[in-house]
Amino acid sequence: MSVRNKLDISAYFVVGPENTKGRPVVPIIQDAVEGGFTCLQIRSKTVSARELIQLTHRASEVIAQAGKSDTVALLVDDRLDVVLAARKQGIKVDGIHVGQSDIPVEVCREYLGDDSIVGLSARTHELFEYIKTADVSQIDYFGAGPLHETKTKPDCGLNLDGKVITRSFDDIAKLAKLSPIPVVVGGGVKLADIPQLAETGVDGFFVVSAVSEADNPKLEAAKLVDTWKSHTPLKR
Ligand SMILES: Cc1ncc(COP(=O)(O)OP(=O)(O)O)c(N)n1
Ligand SMILES: Cc1ncsc1CCOP(=O)(O)O
Ligand SMILES: [Mg+2]
Repeated sequence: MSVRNKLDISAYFVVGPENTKGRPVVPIIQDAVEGGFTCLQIRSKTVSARELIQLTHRASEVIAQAGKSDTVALLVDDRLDVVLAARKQGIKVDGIHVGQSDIPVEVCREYLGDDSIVGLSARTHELFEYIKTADVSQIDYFGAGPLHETKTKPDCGLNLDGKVITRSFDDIAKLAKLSPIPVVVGGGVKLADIPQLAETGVDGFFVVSAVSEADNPKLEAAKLVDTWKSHTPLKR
């Protein structure tokens, strides 16, 4: 059975070499996986395709060594070419995450096949109407946010008027109700946000810096995951 069929986006770590304060990224990925994160996305806007393939390879090995290849999904941000090249080399990559101006989801689905996960960032403009009416036939989940402005991705939540729109917990609860597919929320999410975020009924949280910039990434990862679990008893 592919990971797509049991996709768990409850604790979703997004990371690339530019997010780790100069530290090697693979040990931090290992910390997140051992800390209980259920989904991993390799995202870099700076490294080459070859480096992304290599990092994806190392991440798949970390997941395999933890015995979690059947449960922890490995995705790549933006780069359909990287996913295809990695697979060609025999690397287990479970899917892709794309945004509104990236490769269309239909193309991702066509090239990656039905066993793959395709995630899509929800639009900022008229988000609620969009979430309610968008064609979700090719995708597995929506990424939405930001909860807070974030220096990791300053353009997250940028509206047509050039201003960043952040989402309240009430907005997120509304999104969770309206969406026909699972929703994962990120953008400035820190440990202190997790209890209220979990109570919105959304399917998961995603973070970069809360783990990648932590002094002790493994401890922080475990705290995030445990706090989420303790506030979502029905979904455990
Ligand atoms: C889980 C998740 N949600 C949203 C995003 C943002 O994707 P995108 O809008 O394509 O922006 P970039 O990440 O490519 O800058 C994400 N990566 N992951
Ligand atoms: C990749 C991404 N997509 C939307 S916000 C974001 C970055 C979130 O980073 P952080 O958790 O450090 O605020
Ligand atoms: Mg993108």
